[in-house]
Amino acid sequence: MSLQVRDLTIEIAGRRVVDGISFEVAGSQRMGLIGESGSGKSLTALAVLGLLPDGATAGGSIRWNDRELIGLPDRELADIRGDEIGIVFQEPRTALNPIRTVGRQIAEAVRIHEHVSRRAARERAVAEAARVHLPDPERIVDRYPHQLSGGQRQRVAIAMALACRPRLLIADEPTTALDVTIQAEILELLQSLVDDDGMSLVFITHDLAVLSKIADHGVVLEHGHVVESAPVRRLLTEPASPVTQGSLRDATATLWKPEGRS
Ligand SMILES: Nc1ncnc2c1ncn2[C@@H]1O[C@H](COP(=O)(O)OP(=O)(O)OP(=O)(O)O)[C@@H](O)[C@H]1O
Repeated sequence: MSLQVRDLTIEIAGRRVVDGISFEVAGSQRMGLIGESGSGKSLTALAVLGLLPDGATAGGSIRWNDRELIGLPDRELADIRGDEIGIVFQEPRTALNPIRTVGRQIAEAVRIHEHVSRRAARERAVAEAARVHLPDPERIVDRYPHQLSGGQRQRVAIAMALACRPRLLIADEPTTALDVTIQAEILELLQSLVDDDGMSLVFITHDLAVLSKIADHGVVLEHGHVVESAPVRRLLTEPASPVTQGSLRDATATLWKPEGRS
């Protein structure tokens, strides 16, 4: 699998908010997109999924396994979403439907893409709930999102995104809304799922400490531009751009010490 983003531009209401972003994600690579609020991280992810807001237009090229995604009809993009490329958003509460059981939501992509029966879908939901270490999977699939904790809801969102075994997972600040301890658990879970499956990852964050736990390469964005692209190790030890230097200062201000630094 490979994702190649070349000179991506995104305009909203005549304003260019993403201005010539390029990066590549190879098979099994864990890539991080890092930058301050408003730097264009989320819109870049949404462009890959063909989910830009109304009124936004994308230019340049996004190639997924040598297929151009910009301009692809929504039907074809919908086939790719959830099946080949999965997504997890920041706030599981808004990503989940409050009036559907979590089991139905976990199995939804399976039902759409693999056309399985209702019964098989339920069994699959239980298996997927177990895979993300939700407690008591047989019973939790019959519960509703509000009956779960925030961390459990994010596990449901991850199970939904991975149910069809996509080759690429895009995770947009998936731990930002969670407590620090839960954040660490979710990062660990994501890491083990990505490793087990050999899937590739695009992980979006504004936090270099978080990035260093999950990604091996980082692309740093500022005002819709790439200002630095380097192995995460190098971002931690020799940050070249002022943005990366600032992120490192912010991250270390929270008592976090990057590995490999004294
Ligand atoms: N629906 C929208 N309508 C108008 N402008 C938008 C819309 N979505 C994003 N923008 C603008 O595009 C720019 C990039 O937004 P984007 O959400 O990609 O940034 P981000 O780096 O993901 O920030 P955050 O970390 O806050 O989510 C910002 O200036 C933002 O205000």
